Amino acid sequence: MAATDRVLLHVPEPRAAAPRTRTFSRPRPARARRQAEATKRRYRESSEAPPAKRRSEASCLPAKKTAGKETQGTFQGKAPKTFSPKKSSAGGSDRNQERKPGIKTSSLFKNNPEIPELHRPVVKQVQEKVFTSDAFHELDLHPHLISTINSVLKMSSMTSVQKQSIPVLLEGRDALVRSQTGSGKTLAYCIPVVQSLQAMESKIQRADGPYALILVPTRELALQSFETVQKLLKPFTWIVPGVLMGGEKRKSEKARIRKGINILISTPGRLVDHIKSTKNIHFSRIRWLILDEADRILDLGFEKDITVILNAINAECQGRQNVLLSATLTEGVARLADISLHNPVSISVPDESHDRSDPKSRVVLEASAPRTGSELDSFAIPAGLDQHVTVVPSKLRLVSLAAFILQKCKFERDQKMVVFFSSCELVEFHYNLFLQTLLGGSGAPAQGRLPSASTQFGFLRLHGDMEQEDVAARGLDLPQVTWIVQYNAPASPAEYIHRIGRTARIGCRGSSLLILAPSEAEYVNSLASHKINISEIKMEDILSVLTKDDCFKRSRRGNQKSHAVGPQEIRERATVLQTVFEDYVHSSERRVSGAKKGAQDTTGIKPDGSPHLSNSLVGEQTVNVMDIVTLQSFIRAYATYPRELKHIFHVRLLHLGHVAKSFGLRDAPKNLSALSVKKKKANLKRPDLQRRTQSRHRLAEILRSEYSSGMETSVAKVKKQSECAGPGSQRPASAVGKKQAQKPHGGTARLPRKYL
Ligand SMILES: Nc1ncnc2c1ncn2[C@@H]1O[C@H](COP(=O)(O)OP(=O)(O)OP(=O)(O)O)[C@@H](O)[C@H]1O
Repeated sequence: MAATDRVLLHVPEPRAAAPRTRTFSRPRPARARRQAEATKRRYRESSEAPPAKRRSEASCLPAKKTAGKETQGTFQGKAPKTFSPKKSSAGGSDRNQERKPGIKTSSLFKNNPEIPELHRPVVKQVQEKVFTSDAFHELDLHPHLISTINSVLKMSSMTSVQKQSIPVLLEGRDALVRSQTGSGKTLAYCIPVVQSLQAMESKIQRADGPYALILVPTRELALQSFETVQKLLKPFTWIVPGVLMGGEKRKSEKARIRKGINILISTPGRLVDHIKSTKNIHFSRIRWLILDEADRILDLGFEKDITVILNAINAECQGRQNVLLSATLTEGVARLADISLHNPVSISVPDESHDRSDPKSRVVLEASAPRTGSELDSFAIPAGLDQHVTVVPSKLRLVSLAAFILQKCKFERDQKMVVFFSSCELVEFHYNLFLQTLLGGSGAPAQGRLPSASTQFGFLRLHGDMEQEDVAARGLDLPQVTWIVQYNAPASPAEYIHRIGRTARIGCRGSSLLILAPSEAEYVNSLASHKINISEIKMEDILSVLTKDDCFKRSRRGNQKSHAVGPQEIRERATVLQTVFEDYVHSSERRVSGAKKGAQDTTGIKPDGSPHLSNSLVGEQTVNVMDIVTLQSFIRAYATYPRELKHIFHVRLLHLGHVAKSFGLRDAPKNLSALSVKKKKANLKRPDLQRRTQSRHRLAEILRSEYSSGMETSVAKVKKQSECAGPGSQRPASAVGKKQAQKPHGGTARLPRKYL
């Protein structure tokens, strides 16, 4: 990311292991039912109710009609009796609004469930010291390797995990390495691998095939590790690194395997693909097997693939060194360690918070022993990471997120933020919405846009539907990110740790914010049970930033002046911001021709599988069908929380009308259930996401390393090889590595310049 303030909107990894629920028809778990009933009771007790029509919605909580009591526990000030939200500015072309000129943003601050007090137990977090004062040159490494680390990687002192791991691995032991995110685990294994392979008596030949196999969960991590290995191998040009990660045609990958790769970095799925179909892949010379980010490998559902790979390697070779690295030590990781490691040394950076006085506690090297439940469940969090949570009613989520982004990126300096959402559609929706409303988009001012929209900061987006562009995420080392926002809660504590681990890396400071709905507040206790400490930021403190900019001031007719102060003023301004969002979502400029056809369309999907970018009935409004698809994707993702979290995250606890509001919809869509879930097949790709040539160059870069290492150095040859990749090179690895976010290219995250 650039030096200017930036917000990266990002979709996390799929919840591969999460069981899917049968959304609305599934009987409620007892606990979910109890909570739903409690919520119902709250509605009954607070003399408030959603509009009558909402009561008939199949998927939302029924609520009884009561009279004007302001949300409790939110704003302490007296509620304004007659706040009439800003009149919609939706233009004359809006059919419905022509008919009904007085469309208003219904109150954001009424009918909300109470925000519960967070009774979070204060827990002592596990904390690790990142750096040591020991230098790499103190290790018994080849002098050229040391000078490469110093001059190419520009690193001199070791991190704790490197100091503990490198000597153990150089001794030839298997190891289980657990250390917090961003602590330098990649080098902890890459250095010993390179040191041992360059020192082999009979010099490695390219045609020998793999001596080291490094398995990583994602393409982007594969690329990152590849880049690190490639740099370390600079003085040892006879050793050839290579990466398999999908995105490239299998045929061209096969060709590269046939040529010979000595250090092979791969995602598990792709390697299994080759084991099953490529005759030329042999493991007889394997000396090293590395399983990096083992927790993520399991989270992403690769356990079976790992078994296939282990069986294939075991069939050909026995005497090798195995290393398993993970930021979190879960039961799954312990199980994987059991089947992949032989008599391993267990390395973990000690908990600084426990006993600072005992120098022995600085090093934890132990023979593998059964671990206690609490050991397995507690995770180390970087010491410089401040974690926060805010509880926000569904209706206020969108304005709260926007206010938080504005607070950090518009009114504070040097902030870089990553916002995690639960689906690609959500990323696209918020990216477009914020780009057009908060930044003003392009072209002349229009409705649904803030009068003084800011251009002081920018948005990038990253998600899996972005072909040829990076699917950042797990494992990504985005430099100097200061804030991580989780707009949708993660499905596991390990996922939580990996998300917040994109900040406060390698000893830096950083902060995180988790946004929860009132019904999700118990999640804080769930995190606390894993020794994750989190402090509360009140929603009103987030929204209060809106008083800093008069563009959020409610405009009044004539000379009428606003006397609103304090909480009331904040409410008014939040309503103005929500109106801007709703105007944008409902605006005529987002419509495409064929509106009538779209309005009658019940599937939203064209025969070719792409969605109708047309309108659909939502209450009495007409909106782009994609917004409903987005809402639907949110609900689909919500239904995939694992069973153990269902009592907190259950679709039956969602109030659809309120959730719709957080998508800028004025009402819950009537035809939501009719919109087919076939959306999965929908081709959401847009021309600006299809930069195929970039990936061709990316492949050329990989080939350049692989083919120029020792044996083939001519550029012409590199080009030729690149061409040989043929059509495959047009659909190659879409992921790029850590550097990707360092360089902004317009509003979209793209491949780094060096790959172009
Ligand atoms: N000894 C060192 N000195 C300075 N920087 C280092 C050192 N070791 C690693 N780094 C840098 O720290 C960052 C994080 O390293 P790395 O990605 O290996 O962490 P990690 O522990 O694997 O994190 P995660 O578990 O989140 O993937 C990288 O930018 C890396 O270049």
